[in-house]
Amino acid sequence: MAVTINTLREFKQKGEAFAALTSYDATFSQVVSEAGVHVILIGDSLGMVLQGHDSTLPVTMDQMVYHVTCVSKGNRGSLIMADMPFMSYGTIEAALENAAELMRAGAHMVKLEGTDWMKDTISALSERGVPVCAHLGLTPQFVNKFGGYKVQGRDEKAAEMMIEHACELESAGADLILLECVPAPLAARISQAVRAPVIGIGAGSDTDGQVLVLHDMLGITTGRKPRFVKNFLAETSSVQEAIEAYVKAVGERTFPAEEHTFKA
Ligand SMILES: Nc1nc(=O)c2c([nH]1)NC[C@@H]1CN(c3ccc(C(=O)N[C@@H](CCC(=O)O)C(=O)O)cc3)CN21
Ligand SMILES: CC(C)C(=O)C(=O)O
Ligand SMILES: [Mg+2]
Repeated sequence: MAVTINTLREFKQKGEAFAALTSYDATFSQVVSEAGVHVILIGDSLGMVLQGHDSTLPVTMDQMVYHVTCVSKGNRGSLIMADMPFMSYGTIEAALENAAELMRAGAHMVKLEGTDWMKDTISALSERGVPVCAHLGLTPQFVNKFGGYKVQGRDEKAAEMMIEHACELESAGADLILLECVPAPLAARISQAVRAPVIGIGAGSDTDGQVLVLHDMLGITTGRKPRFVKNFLAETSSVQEAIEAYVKAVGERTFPAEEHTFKA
């Protein structure tokens, strides 16, 4: 049975954790979906992982559409979520046009990075049939504003703001929330505050789902390895087994462990 946003809502209601992974091509997407991963993310991380850039900013809409098309061919029932690349949702008009392109290429939903300024954009997409994931916390498209890839929501004021933004974006129509690199207690509070399923990366084990970059969980991160990364291939003997081990560990909430988590 194909995974839909309803499936993810049921997971949240039951208190069961679901697994997401990035994938950028047809072969990995087939392996990932056959291993039981619920959500495949065509992340703009492909700008770093596939293209070798030092940020996600150079990624274009044409490139995202190409990778969504590839992933769509290999998919065997996972929910396909596509990142909207840097400045492709700078205006509502641009967001509608560009989201439509990603949906035509095979995406089931889109992900946007930002806070309360995205409310109207999310409403416009949602009202026209495009499910949206709102990405909060460390939003890599803001690396130049953040001055690096830094944990977000560490002080109480920033934490309160993030909770407020998550609630506002849910009210605007967001069907999922993604939290990247936030202290685990804050991610837990946000997961309880919203009805929408919350996916975490570097956000502790109390979110409704987890996501990682595929290459990272296969142990081929180049450069500095973020704290939240675990190499699942190290304990298994094939890519398939590694991905199955990841799905199992997320389901049992043994991943992420303390060592992968940012404290308050
Ligand atoms: N391979 C890969 N994996 C990712 O998870 C990823 C990408 N690429 N590219 C896009 C963004 C960039 N990401 C990053 C990159 C670095 C850190 C990092 O070094 N974090 C520090 C935290 C520093 C602090 O304490 O503030 C860490 O120790 O993990 C985190 C997320 C996540 N995304
Ligand atoms: C790290 C995840 C959440 C992402 O946005 C990406 O892969 O681009
Ligand atoms: Mg991304």
